[in-house]
Amino acid sequence: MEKPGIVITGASGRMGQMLVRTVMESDQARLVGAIERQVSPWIGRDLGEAMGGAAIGVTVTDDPIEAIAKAQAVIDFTSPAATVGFAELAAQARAVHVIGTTGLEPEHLAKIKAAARHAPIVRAGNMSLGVNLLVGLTRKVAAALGDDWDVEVVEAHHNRKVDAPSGTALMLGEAAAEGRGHSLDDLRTPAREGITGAREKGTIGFSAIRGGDIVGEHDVMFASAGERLILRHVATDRAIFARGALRAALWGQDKGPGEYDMADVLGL
Ligand SMILES: NC(=O)C1=CN([C@@H]2O[C@H](COP(=O)(O)OP(=O)(O)OC[C@H]3O[C@@H](n4cnc5c(N)ncnc54)[C@H](OP(=O)(O)O)[C@@H]3O)[C@@H](O)[C@H]2O)C=CC1
Ligand SMILES: O=C(O)C1=N[C@H](C(=O)O)C[C@H](O)C1
Repeated sequence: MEKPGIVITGASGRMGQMLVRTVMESDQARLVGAIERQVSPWIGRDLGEAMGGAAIGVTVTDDPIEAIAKAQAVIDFTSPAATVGFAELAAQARAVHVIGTTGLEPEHLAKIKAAARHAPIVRAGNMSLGVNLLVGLTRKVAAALGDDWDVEVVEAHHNRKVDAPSGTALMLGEAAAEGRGHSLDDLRTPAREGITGAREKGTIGFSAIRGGDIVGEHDVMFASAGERLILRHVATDRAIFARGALRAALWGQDKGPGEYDMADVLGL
């Protein structure tokens, strides 16, 4: 059987370039397309050369319809508005859409849900094995500890990140809320500034640090009178996200339409 053809969106981005390298190194997939915005200086160039290496025979395009039509999977780490458009095109092509994009609002999620009626979509705010294990641990610890243990999710990222809290922080917050038998919407504290008043019992708070080239660090802190328990994940290399995304693209090849996440892919 032919190896699945993969299209990478936002190919010049931090994750885009990492994904290109990961797919090129894989013996299980073929890179068949690379999409960028019309304004990108990479448009019309050979992708390998644009990345500073040898030609690889893939020309960067701003025409997603043509690129996605020949793909079995689209790996997409771009922006919420772009991702919604790619979801529609991937659904039309019946290609697996792997979504790493974060900062998605309810209106984006509704459109992704609609697209998933036609093809498989794997979406996760973090595609690494470590974070997806941490999600399960967080759910268990939150279930074991009562609501006299305050939960804070503290995340740190590079200074180019545009959304907060991070997608990972929200996954961890959701897991803590689930462990307590609620949804995060029920328990989430508003961002703190000024005279905030004392903390409401049972709530889940978020703090975001932005600086330098931090790849991604997440602490889930359970704080009680006299003791604290901290679960931590530290990413030092974006390759962990790219490997997870490629694994999801391959996993999705024999799946029917629907929304999936990395717990499905990893069998967690
Ligand atoms: N789920 C996970 O495991 C991970 C998720 N992420 C998420 O992935 C996303 C991207 O992160 P990162 O790579 O650091 O960001 P970058 O800004 O480096 O890359 C995004 C790329 O997408 C391009 N892009 C934006 N809109 C379009 C469009 N309409 N068509 C084609 N290309 C487009 C951008 O182009 P331009 O520069 O011209 O805007 C840019 O090249 C973020 O939401 C981030 O949070 C990141 C790491 C891991
Ligand atoms: O923007 C990033 O860089 C990252 N984004 C994801 C998130 O929002 O959690 C995953 C990872 O932490 C890196």
